[in-house]
Amino acid sequence: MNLKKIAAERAAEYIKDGMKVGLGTGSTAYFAICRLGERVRDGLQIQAVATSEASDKLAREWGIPIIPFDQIGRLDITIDGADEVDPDFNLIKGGGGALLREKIVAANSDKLIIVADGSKAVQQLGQFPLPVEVVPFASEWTFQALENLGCRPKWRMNGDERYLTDNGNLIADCQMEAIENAAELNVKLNMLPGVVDNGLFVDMADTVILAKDDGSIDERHRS
Ligand SMILES: O=C[C@H](O)[C@H](O)[C@H](O)COP(=O)(O)O
Repeated sequence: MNLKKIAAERAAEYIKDGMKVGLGTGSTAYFAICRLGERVRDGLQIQAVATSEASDKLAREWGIPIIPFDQIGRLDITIDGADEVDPDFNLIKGGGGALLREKIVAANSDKLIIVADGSKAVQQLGQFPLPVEVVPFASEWTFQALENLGCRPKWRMNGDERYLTDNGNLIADCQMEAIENAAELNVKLNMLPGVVDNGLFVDMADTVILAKDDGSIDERHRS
């Protein structure tokens, strides 16, 4: 039983003819894109933007019409994965390095649907290292500023090289352990010069679809 596929395919049912759709990134969003691709082959009419080069490529392979972000206008729904989801619908995202485009696309969407297997549900965010996207200029200075904030950063690596995002930036993964106040930390991090954005998504998710171990779906809507 593939729990990611179950959650992602449930979310794909929300997409209707004529909608403008944001396509997330990662191993769960992958299944949503494939399901939408099947439906496009069966005649579903949508326009989409992707949150990463990988999702852009996958969507194009399925024949999903991809429109440049600055031309598509407001999106109806974005379907994306998450690394952690708390009971207040706050998220950690960016395990796949796509957090910046994901946050921009989510901010431009009427509805953000998060899909995941049940293991992503946590009582408190922070066990998963929080990704922070950092510009290469003065990166050691920014790294030090993250250390001074108590974030315990570690550069993400790609073999011997530092990992680079689709935007040409670095990722510092911050081992926070327990994030007491996600809203406050989100602002503090984004106020540091050199930080482009971070993987905390606060008050952004509208619906969370979790597939549980027995294959049943736990679907929650933020009021
Ligand atoms: O940068 C990647 C994204 O935020 C992903 O949506 C997130 O890491 C979850 O990925 P997955 O569905 O592969 O666990």
